Amino acid sequence: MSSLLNNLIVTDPSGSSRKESGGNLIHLQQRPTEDMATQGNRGRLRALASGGGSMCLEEVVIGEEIPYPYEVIQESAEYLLSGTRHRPKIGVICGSGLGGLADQLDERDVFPYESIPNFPVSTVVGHAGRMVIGLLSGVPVMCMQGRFHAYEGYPLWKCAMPVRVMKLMGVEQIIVTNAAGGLNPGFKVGDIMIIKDHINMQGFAGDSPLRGRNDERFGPRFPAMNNAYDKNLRDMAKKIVADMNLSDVVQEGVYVMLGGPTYETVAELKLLRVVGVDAVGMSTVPEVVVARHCGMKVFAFSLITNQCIMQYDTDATANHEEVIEVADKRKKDLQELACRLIVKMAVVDQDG
Ligand SMILES: O=P(O)(O)O[C@H]1O[C@H](CO)[C@@H](O)[C@H]1O
Ligand code: HPA
Repeated sequence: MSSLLNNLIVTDPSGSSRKESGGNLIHLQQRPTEDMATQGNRGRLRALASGGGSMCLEEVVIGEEIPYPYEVIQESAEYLLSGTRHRPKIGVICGSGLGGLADQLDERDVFPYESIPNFPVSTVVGHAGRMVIGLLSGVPVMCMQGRFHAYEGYPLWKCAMPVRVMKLMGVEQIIVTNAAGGLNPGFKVGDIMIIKDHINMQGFAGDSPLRGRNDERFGPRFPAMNNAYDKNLRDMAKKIVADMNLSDVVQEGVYVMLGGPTYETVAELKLLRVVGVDAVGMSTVPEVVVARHCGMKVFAFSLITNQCIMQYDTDATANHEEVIEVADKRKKDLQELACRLIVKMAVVDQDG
């Protein structure tokens, strides 16, 4: 096989071809086109290899789906803007079982994901799969009632593409919510963890929603992530939970996203605890990375829906039914927290 790869033509996501090693450039079978991205096709990057001058040809798939270019994101944004009179500057992504906030919006316009050009669709229980745009206590907000996860088969850039759509619609601040397993032994089921930092496991492994050619219209090639979770918004939220008498169930901590869909083994959880993880989930990080890349302020929280199981001698198991059930029990408090925070965010935004 390696001799077959002597002459390799590679097409990168910018559409340019290059010769990977010595030999004759023979024939480029397929270039990824904008059309392919627009249609959401698997934009396979292909290469042809020939072995030592013979005409033995081999097709090698070397890439993944190509991230949507700016114009495709713009098309989704324009579609939504043309379907609503609201002009939200605040976006919300609702985690598993936490979509009820969207139902609280007044004068709302509802867009099933299937109806939005270029949008993925939700496939997970507890994620309705609708964009809801309306007023929350008079503040224009757009709410994702359901998100996209890597384990559904979406590349990370696609999990996070709605954040770019929000950006092009004028959103400047985002609230990201999720259900997560509590790894910190001090956490109880039903606690709310304000996220102060994350560990980007996929990033460690070389994947990122920002992988591929960078478009400066979205943000810089190398965005900083040390202050991803806005300190002022976290302080604001802490005051709100104190006013709501919820301080004893509110924590602050570090979230990690794993690829899922398996819940973690005991050994994996022990490892994560050693490196300082407080809550474990399968989402959020790609959305936050993309939001920070395009300059949005981020506030995020996890609802601790289950305790991570760290013992070998138990029959208990993590399960999604429990996740949804706990989310349902806590939804009123979470909606009120989000609502109060949104009102304050809007005031701060107005005051500059
Ligand atoms: O992160 P959200 O979407 O809230 O959902 C969490 O709950 C599901 C597992 O029960 C996973 O999708 C995990 O990421
Ligand atoms: N692990 C990973 N993701 C989760 C969990 C968990 O325990 N609970 C909810 N989402």
